Amino acid sequence: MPVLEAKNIDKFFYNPTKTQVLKKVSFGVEKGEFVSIVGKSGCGKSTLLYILSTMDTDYQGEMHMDGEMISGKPKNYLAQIRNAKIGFVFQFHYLLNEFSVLENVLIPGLKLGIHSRDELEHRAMEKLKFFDMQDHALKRANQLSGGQKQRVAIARALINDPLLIMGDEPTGNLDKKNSDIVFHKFREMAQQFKQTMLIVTHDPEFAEGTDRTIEMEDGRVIRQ
Ligand SMILES: Nc1ncnc2c1ncn2[C@@H]1O[C@H](COP(=O)(O)OP(=O)(O)OP(=O)(O)O)[C@@H](O)[C@H]1O
Repeated sequence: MPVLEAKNIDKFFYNPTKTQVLKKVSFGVEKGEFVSIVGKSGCGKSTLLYILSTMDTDYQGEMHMDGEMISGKPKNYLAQIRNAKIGFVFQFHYLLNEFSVLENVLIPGLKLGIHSRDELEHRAMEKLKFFDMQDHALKRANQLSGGQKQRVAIARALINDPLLIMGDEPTGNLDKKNSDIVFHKFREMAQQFKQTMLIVTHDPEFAEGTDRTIEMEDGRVIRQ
């Protein structure tokens, strides 16, 4: 059973004229797969990710997550699914500078409200250790370098042990050295934890290192 399945997704934008930006997009992501999505600028990658992440509900077609049909479900229910099942990594880290590194990693866990603070602190420290950031736990987020911030952002995405990690250009704002470090951590997550991941990237080396690449062109999947 796929972790995520998209069936015939169509998406239209209406400004200024009606334009179809996703055309019958269908694919699945199996448990433990590390999948990249590539394609030229404007082909619809971010639009697709926004739908797959349950944030955009204005589309036609069907989306299944963890065996459950989630298209047409109410927004508050989708928000619960998102918090419990998806970890997000963006091009920009969106850490809260006024909080410590540890607190930043804890926040999605506290929001979900399933585990105690002690348990979450323990988990957060384990995640930070995986990213070699444990010695920075009590620093404020704005005291870190760009590469360090992105590693903390990925640790934060893992705090609730998500079914699926989704990323939009997670190495897009990093130099080559930091981009390589982050990529190797993604590979380790795939190998050591069998973490299921779906990552939009412009970086051909990143895409090459994933298990499978979905290529898009003009709103369609042309290879998967
Ligand atoms: N809110 C919107 N209203 C109208 N058109 C939009 C809107 N958002 C995106 N588009 C259009 O939809 C198409 C797909 O955009 P999208 O951002 O998904 O592409 P992308 O492949 O992620 O591009 P990039 O690689 O540059 O991030 C583009 O033609 C874009 O101009």
